[in-house]
Amino acid sequence: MASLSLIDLGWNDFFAKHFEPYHAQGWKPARLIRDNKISYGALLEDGAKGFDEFEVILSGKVYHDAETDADLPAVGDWVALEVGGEDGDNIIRARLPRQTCFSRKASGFSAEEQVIAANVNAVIVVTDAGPDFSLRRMERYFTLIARSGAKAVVLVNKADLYPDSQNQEAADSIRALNAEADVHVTSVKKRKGLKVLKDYFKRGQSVAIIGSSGVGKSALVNLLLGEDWQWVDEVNEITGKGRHTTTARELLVLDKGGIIIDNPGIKEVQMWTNETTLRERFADIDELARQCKYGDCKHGSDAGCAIRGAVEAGTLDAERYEGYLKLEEEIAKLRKQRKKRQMTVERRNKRDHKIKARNRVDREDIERDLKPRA
Ligand SMILES: Nc1nc2c(ncn2[C@@H]2O[C@H](COP(=O)(O)OP(=O)(O)OP(=O)(O)O)[C@@H](O)[C@H]2O)c(=O)[nH]1
Ligand SMILES: [Zn+2]
Repeated sequence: MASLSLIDLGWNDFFAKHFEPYHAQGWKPARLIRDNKISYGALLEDGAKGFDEFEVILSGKVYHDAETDADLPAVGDWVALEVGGEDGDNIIRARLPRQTCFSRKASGFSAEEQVIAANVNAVIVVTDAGPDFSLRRMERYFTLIARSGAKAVVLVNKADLYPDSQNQEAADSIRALNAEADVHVTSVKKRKGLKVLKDYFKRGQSVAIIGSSGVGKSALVNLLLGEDWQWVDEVNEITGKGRHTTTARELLVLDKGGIIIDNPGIKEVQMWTNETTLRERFADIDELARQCKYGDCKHGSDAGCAIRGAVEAGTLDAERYEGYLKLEEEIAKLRKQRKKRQMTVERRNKRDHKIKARNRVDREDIERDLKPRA
């Protein structure tokens, strides 16, 4: 990594300008590449070695100044770091303003925003012209991306499986949804149509890749990373400034330029979008349900069911009615999947944390109030 510079990592005039006041303090710019809840992984300059990953912690001030969770540093953020501060810790003294912010509103009743990744330049949605194709779901993705400020890019992938006309038609209807989006027909498998990716994976440009399971995201990432990719299994080497982490990075700098952001939050987007899209498809029937005679109507043989009434009157399609009855079941299934993923993530975080907490006192302090002793 010796050849990396701040610019390769996404640094630009905007961040430089906002960093100026911190420069005088002797603090260093660093980019967060992993969120371990209690600590973060950050890339920062490491003397002769160029850039390397270090464990960093939040200062009490940054923690307390955050009015909402969304204000807290997230993967992709640039921060001002005090290197080797108190007890030798690397301490985040400030988070620089964000140029873009890819986030979602947390599920449930909370309107709280959950930041998935900061300073993402482009979000690539991978889909296909076959079973994955859904304009409604695409609309959801577009809403998220538009709010983030990142460029929306869609790959209609697996083009090798469908007739050209079908791929083009899918691409055109996606373009019709969003004139701002770049829509490309690709085949990762046959390496077709991928040259366009050069426009997004430029030096210092951060890209997130989202989309349903099985559309080819991993295949694409593997292709971009190339065969001789070496970052992921580094040794657990102890240096004077902090410890290296051993798990996969969530922010990957490509040899050819460009940065892939791939973290658990990004996988969550897909689940969340699926659920929302599913619900949305039946919004009209939800509306009807309010007119059912009984509040706990199961919309089966219940008396005074407005939904069944509509089916009988011919104003509601019987198939959609059945789909609606299965909706809750399907959502429960989605939630179960999500929960499983969440548990994997939590387990990983716990393990990371165990490895990395410097000693028991630190760990107890941090766990008690999520606030480092700085
Ligand atoms: N025919 C065809 N198959 C493809 C193409 N791209 C990917 N695949 C295949 O589709 C399957 C799923 O691809 P993945 O890359 O694992 O899908 P993913 O989006 O990462 O899925 P998750 O990890 O579950 O989110 C694999 O067998 C790929 O080889 C393509 O362009 N054409
Ligand atoms: Zn009913």
